Amino acid sequence: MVNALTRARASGTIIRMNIDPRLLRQARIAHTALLLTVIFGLAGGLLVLAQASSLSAVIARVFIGKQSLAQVIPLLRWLLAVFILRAGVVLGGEVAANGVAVRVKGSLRELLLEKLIRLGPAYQARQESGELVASALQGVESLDAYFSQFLPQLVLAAMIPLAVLVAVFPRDLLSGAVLLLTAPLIPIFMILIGRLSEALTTRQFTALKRMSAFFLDTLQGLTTLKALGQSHNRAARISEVSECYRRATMGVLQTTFLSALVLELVGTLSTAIVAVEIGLRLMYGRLGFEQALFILIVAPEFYLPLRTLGLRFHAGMSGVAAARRIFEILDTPETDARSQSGNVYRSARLTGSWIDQPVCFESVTYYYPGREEAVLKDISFCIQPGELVALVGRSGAGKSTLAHLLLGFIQPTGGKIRAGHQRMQDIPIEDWRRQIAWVGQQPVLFQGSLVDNLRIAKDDASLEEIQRAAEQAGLAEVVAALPSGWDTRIGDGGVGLSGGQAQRLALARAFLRDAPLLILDEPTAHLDPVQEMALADVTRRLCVDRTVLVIAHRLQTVREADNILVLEDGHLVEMGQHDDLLAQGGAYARLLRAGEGGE
Ligand SMILES: Nc1ncnc2c1ncn2[C@@H]1O[C@H](COP(=O)(O)OP(=O)(O)OP(=O)(O)O)[C@@H](O)[C@H]1O
Repeated sequence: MVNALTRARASGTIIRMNIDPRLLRQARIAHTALLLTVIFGLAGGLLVLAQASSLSAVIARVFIGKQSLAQVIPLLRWLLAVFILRAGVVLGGEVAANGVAVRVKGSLRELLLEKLIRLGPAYQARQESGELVASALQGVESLDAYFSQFLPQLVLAAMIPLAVLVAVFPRDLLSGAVLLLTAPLIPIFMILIGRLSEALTTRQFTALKRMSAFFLDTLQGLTTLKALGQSHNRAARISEVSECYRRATMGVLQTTFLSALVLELVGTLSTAIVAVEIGLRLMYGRLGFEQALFILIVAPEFYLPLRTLGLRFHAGMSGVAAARRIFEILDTPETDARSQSGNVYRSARLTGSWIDQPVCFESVTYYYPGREEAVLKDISFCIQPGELVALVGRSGAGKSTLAHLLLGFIQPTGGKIRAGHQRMQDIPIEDWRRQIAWVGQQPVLFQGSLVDNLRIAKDDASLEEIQRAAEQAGLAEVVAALPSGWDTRIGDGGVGLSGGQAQRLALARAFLRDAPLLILDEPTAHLDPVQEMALADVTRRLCVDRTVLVIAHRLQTVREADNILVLEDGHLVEMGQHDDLLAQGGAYARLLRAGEGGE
């Protein structure tokens, strides 16, 4: 009874240490494969007994009963069938467990990606990209061992020893008691070593994340590092972080080997105790040969799953360490992100309606998480349908933050954004964004063909629509000059585009999207005067018949604006047209004089 309690307590501790309930909940999505893993585990336990019983029967009949080969042939056939079946069951169990691993990894990756998309650019800006990539790729991958090795072994470690005990007790009470007494030794050692390895595995995963973040940073900033002559310093830092990861990995390997040694020792000693106890009683004729042989054969099988569980415990550990970070991301409150469902208005009522109304900011305030000062303070203005509104201000005044609020990447901390009488937060975010085209300062090129890169703006666009958008943006002549035309691969691993060409691609995306509200961050760098004028022309055409909010860097754009919003330190300090604001001689005039925001 005491032992049963000890065992229960010991396994309870293991459960707390290595069986994350949220990970188990994930496994439920692959419930058929999980059920199959358990069934195969159970069948494995029964086959171990069948194998031991037929093997001991064959040996006892041949050596003690002096039976001929012909007499034991049926038993040998049965033994062969059991061998084959056992191999099949082991294979089936592994296939099923791998099925669980593949499903869970796929689902976790999807969940992570959806969550990161919902958390939006504001969250990602606060995280290290390399660390997020490491958690989403290596982190999820390290769960493979958890689901394909540790969990199935846990099932086997529960099923096989139990089946062995059930078979041994009726045959020999003393041997059953010895097995029951020695069984907890392995889990106890596992827990002791597991405590040590938990800290080491967490340290290893942290080192891996740091190394990934560092590598990604280095790759992204290679041009800057080269230009500043910092590549040698960086190489030294890379070897430092790699060394840190190596040390952490060696630490984990050391404990793995140590625990393998201890578990082997405990398993072998326990088997030896059973063997000695059986041997002595066999010698004194207190136990039958077949019975003794059966127990001797099943004794190692009794400890084997527990020993293997001890070894796979480490594989499970890395999974748990990675899962902690994955669930931390999944549990991040979506204070900034907009819910994609549960909105009070149906999409059908909204399509095309809200955008015909003025879009108004009413006393909008915004604080970035963790920052004490608001970046936008009590901002109120309206954009009338068809208006070109220019947003100007010094660097850091809050222009991009305001554009991100309008795009729904972040939510106002105070105040409201309205479209007519509807609050933005009541409009499904997908519907809201469907009416918006966004052209940023640094167009993003995705890996793929040119045509794929344009279709991002409209998945079902026909080639004619794409061609028309490209002509409007002045991209058609760039495409015509490329040997593979629209099929030219760009982005990672493909050809690059110049700053001006990439900008045209971004404008072509906006033409293709054909949304009524355009949010535009004017490019400032990398363009020669001719390119700049050509792009300004394209941009002007894009603005026709659209409502436009432009983060303006060119004086010409600001002059043409129906309304200019001047941001200073998060406050909307002035609002009006160019001539009036200039005449006022306030913040706008100072900005123009300083050559920022207007030129
Ligand atoms: N993700 C963020 N987390 C915390 N603070 C941020 C974040 N993004 C921007 N900020 C801060 O908010 C302030 C306003 O930034 P914002 O990017 O909106 O300015 P901006 O006017 O667009 O500047 P620029 O013209 O240089 O792009 C800055 O002080 C900036 O440091």
